[in-house]
Amino acid sequence: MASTTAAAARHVVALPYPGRGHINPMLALCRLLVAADGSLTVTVVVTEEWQALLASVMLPDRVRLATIPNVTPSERGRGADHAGFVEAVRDKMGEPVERLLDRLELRPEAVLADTFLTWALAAGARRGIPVCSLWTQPATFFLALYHLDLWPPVDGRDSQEELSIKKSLEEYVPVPGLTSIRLSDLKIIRAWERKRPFEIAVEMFADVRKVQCVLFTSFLELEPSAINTIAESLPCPVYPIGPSSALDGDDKIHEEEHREWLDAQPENSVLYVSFGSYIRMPPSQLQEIAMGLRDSGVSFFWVARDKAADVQQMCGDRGLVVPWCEQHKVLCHPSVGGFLSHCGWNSVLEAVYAGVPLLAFPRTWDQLVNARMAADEWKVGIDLRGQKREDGTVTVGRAAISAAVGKLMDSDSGVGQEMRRRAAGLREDSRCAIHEGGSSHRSFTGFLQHLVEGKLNVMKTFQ
Ligand SMILES: O=c1ccn([C@@H]2O[C@H](COP(=O)(O)OP(=O)(O)O[C@H]3O[C@H](CO)[C@@H](O)[C@H](O)[C@H]3O)[C@@H](O)[C@H]2O)c(=O)[nH]1
Repeated sequence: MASTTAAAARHVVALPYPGRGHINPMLALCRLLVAADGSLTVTVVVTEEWQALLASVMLPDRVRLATIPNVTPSERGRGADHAGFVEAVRDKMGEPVERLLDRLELRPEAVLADTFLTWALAAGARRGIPVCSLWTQPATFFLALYHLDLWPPVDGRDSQEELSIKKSLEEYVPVPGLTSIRLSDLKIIRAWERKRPFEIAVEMFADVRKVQCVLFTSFLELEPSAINTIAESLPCPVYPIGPSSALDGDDKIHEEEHREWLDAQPENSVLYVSFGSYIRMPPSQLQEIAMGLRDSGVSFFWVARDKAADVQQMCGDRGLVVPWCEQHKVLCHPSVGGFLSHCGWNSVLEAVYAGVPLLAFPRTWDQLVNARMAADEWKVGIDLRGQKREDGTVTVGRAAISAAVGKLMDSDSGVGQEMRRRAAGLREDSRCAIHEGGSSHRSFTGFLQHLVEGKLNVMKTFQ
């Protein structure tokens, strides 16, 4: 993005939610900001644990980490008690962050806060600092949550009601601007009603009406209907600036073992497998996936985190199983032709940027919506959810997995060819969006102007 130089030293504080899927896009935004504005320094506030986890990440000089104590449960094992983690972020992070804000030498002119940090708006307002929000999930899911009031009930109790609910679950969600989302995609969230994550979502969307602007990691061409509807509905500007994890000119995979293994595979022949940074697959499901991959005969590159040794043992030597990799670079390697994914939004955007079709295995929250869009709207994937029994909890069996892998990776079949053609189209759209003159580039420039010209104000309700 274009570089502008302003006279005075300027400072912004970034507050990412403490999870990989949120920190990565916040760091990407910080990189963009300092590259575009030579006078700007960004302080990114993370826990001490996250400072250590980010030790190997290269950051520009003017993006600096500042720490608060480890007030949330450890990132290792976060998936074991997600609700407890969400609650700790809600209740324990605000105070140490506020103390840190008071200690900063250079007063920040704005705070960029993850939308999930419900205490950030009041923290900024108490100090007269404007707050901008970063939403790291799809605009479509944002729009669905913004209109929680329009969702019909879907968790009935008596059998008569359940019958009509089952029938209606495949109906579209009645929120203007949503195109392909069915009630079944949001059922899991409805089921959390009166539970903490749902209450926090309600709080979050009350606050989002009061921030200075909302940045999205999506791009206009990917979700035009949702983004345009949000822009018309919110009282503040909306800036879709993604995809933001572009490779910064360095697309070399640094881990030698990974690079050499991928280099030795034929073009489009490898299925990349990853279920994100913390979600746990039940052992029985892992076993079925491993057997399904083995039976498919397709080569795979599987990121299995702390289960890497077990998984490697389960599925033999047809694939490479590793604890972690440089995902966005691996996806862009020519030998990768498909992605078996839980459909976290960063993974979906990285697949879109790489032009790789998805085998969607959504587990929770926005992932069901993301899988729906990939399979039904953009038609760049197969949704494995269709293989589950109706209660949604039953393990997807090896035969279904093997058949879906075969279908996705068969580039000679009509289905495989069409998905690849569409994925290539989205790849082009995503690259055009971030190049000079593209929709995300223009949007980012607009945000920067908003920042540089000091157009940010603190909400009157908090003054
Ligand atoms: O070996 C790996 C595996 C993952 N990643 C990166 O880790 C991030 C993972 O993010 P995502 O795909 O979004 O998955 P989660 O970590 O599960 O993300 C959480 O946060 C997302 C953004 O808010 C939500 O969309 C998800 O539902 C939620 O689970 C991506 O940037 C990946 O490139 C790596 O770099 N190396």
